Amino acid sequence: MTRSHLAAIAAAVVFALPFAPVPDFWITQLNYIGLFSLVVLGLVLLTGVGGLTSFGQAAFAGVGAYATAYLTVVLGLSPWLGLLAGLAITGVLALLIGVLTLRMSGHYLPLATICWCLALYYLVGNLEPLGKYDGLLGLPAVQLGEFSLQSERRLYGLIWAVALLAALGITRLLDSRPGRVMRALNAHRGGGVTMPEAMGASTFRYKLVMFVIAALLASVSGWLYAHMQRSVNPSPFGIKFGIEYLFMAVLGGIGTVGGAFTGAALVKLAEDQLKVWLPLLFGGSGNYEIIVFGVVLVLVLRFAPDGLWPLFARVLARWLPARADRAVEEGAPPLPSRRRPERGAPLLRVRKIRKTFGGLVAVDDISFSLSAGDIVGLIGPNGAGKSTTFNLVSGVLPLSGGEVELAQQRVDGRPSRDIARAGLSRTFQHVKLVPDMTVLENVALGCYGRTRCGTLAAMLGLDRAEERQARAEAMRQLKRVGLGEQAQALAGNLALGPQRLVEIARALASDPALLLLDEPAAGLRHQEKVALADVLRQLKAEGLSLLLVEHDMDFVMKLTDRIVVMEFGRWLMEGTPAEVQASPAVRAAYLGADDLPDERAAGPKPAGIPPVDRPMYPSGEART
Ligand SMILES: Nc1ncnc2c1ncn2[C@@H]1O[C@H](COP(=O)(O)OP(=O)(O)OP(=O)(O)O)[C@@H](O)[C@H]1O
Repeated sequence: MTRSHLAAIAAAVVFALPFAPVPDFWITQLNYIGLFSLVVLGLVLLTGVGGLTSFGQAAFAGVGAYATAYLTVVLGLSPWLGLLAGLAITGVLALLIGVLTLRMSGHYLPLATICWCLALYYLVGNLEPLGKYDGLLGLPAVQLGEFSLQSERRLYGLIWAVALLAALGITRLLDSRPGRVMRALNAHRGGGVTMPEAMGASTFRYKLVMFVIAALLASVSGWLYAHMQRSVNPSPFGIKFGIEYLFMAVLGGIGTVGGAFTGAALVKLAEDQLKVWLPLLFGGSGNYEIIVFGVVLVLVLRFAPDGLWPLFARVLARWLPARADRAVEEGAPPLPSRRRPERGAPLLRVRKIRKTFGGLVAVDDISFSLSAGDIVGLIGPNGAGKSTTFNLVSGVLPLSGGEVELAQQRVDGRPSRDIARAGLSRTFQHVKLVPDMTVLENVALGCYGRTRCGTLAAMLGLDRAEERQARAEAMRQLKRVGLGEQAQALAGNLALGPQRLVEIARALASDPALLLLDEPAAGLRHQEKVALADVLRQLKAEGLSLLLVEHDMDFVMKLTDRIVVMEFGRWLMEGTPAEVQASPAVRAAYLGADDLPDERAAGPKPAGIPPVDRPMYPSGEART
């Protein structure tokens, strides 16, 4: 038996249940679990995957509920029109709120979600046409043709069909081109915006998409809830429920689709039992269950921070091993490639670029150029401004001045995603992989700019042909760097050496015209450096253009055609490896003026560079 079989059996049981002689109370409970799961699925995507915490999902459920209540009760229209109106209003509202709040970081976003949840709650509670705090009564039942879903048992099928379809859509989404970007965003899991932007993705757009999807799921839940209750009032859409949804997500497992159902079921069932038992224990009535939930939340966060579903999934994995990541089909047609510039054609021209951080001039009027097929090294002592230069050229940092041309097109001032799409790909000094994605998925992120599939197509499963191409390309690049065997390993489980190679494979997967490698040999063991040098020599032989920052001079000298040397943010010299090696000025920059036998020794010693008692080009030297 496979996991798909198990899921199919579970779905069959779910849909067979209302036809079995089970008590109505069970059906009611399961309806609530399905409704809550829908909202929590949105939080799995938004908070668990994207790292964007929202306390305000209950308010979106309220929008869906009130929209249909108003249209059906006041205007006498069909509940299906109510659903469309609810989705439209929620979509527009989520877009507006998202544009205003999603650029906020840290604690500001959760605070903003609390604010708009409270604002919506008090708004509907004070609007006369929406019945103020009494709400609206007498909603009609949803009709499916002639069939009226008037009882909870009849509505059950619709609630669970929607919940399971949503779960399928989110599962597919997470395993797709847009899903990989979404999974790369979560700062709490080692992600962020810099890497996906450098792969060509608009991270703000994806944050907005996640926010809108989560809001729409909550809105559908509100619509179903309203037609199950046949009435609406503000209380189920206030901040208390907003917090409770988040509690369900955290308890169940905030990053997993299974966690949404686990959390919703546990909280709903526990709440009902606690409401019966706690008053008997303590005497009198009161919301004692809230106290218990608070304690449970603290314990879960302390002892099972990933929630309960991953614990269950681990047990399940022993019994039913997880399927291997989808097989990579060798025969998939290749992704479109970019036209390579002619060898020797101007590829990169950097003119007087400048970057200041407050009073510090980190990069001071640096100019150099690189032609197609060149391997250029950028060297200089620690703090010389090499990584900042890389970040300026690749658009990761905005320039304070100067110009950058890529393939004779001005790219300065453009975001890194545009520069990536124009043909520049890069690796990072501090490796930026998504640790809980497989190596293959990480490399497939590099194919982002060469593929087209959008969020809806991914949720509907219409991206499979393109996905096969992207995976085949990722596998091709992994084999190119000698990591084909590691394709299914989790990236976070690799040592630093292979991780750096995965970054190179990811950069190559974008089919770059120019590859920027930021300290690719840093922290590598000798054997790993040898493997890396082999890969880079092979890329050089294939005619790829490379710009390389590296501290291991032996490595740089053997590989590059030309070297640009920086010191204190300034251009010091440019020349062949032999010229650079012979330069007294470079020697001075590395060793300090005290050690310099030429005229520079007479001048003031540059502050900030301590004398280094080591050979100028220490072979095998590496920094982390
Ligand atoms: N975001 C920042 N804010 C303020 N100062 C910065 C920032 N980034 C870099 N700097 C400063 O700019 C200077 C150049 O840093 P950069 O990292 O580019 O040097 P580098 O040559 O790459 O050094 P290393 O070889 O140590 O990586 C340093 O003095 C550094 O402290």
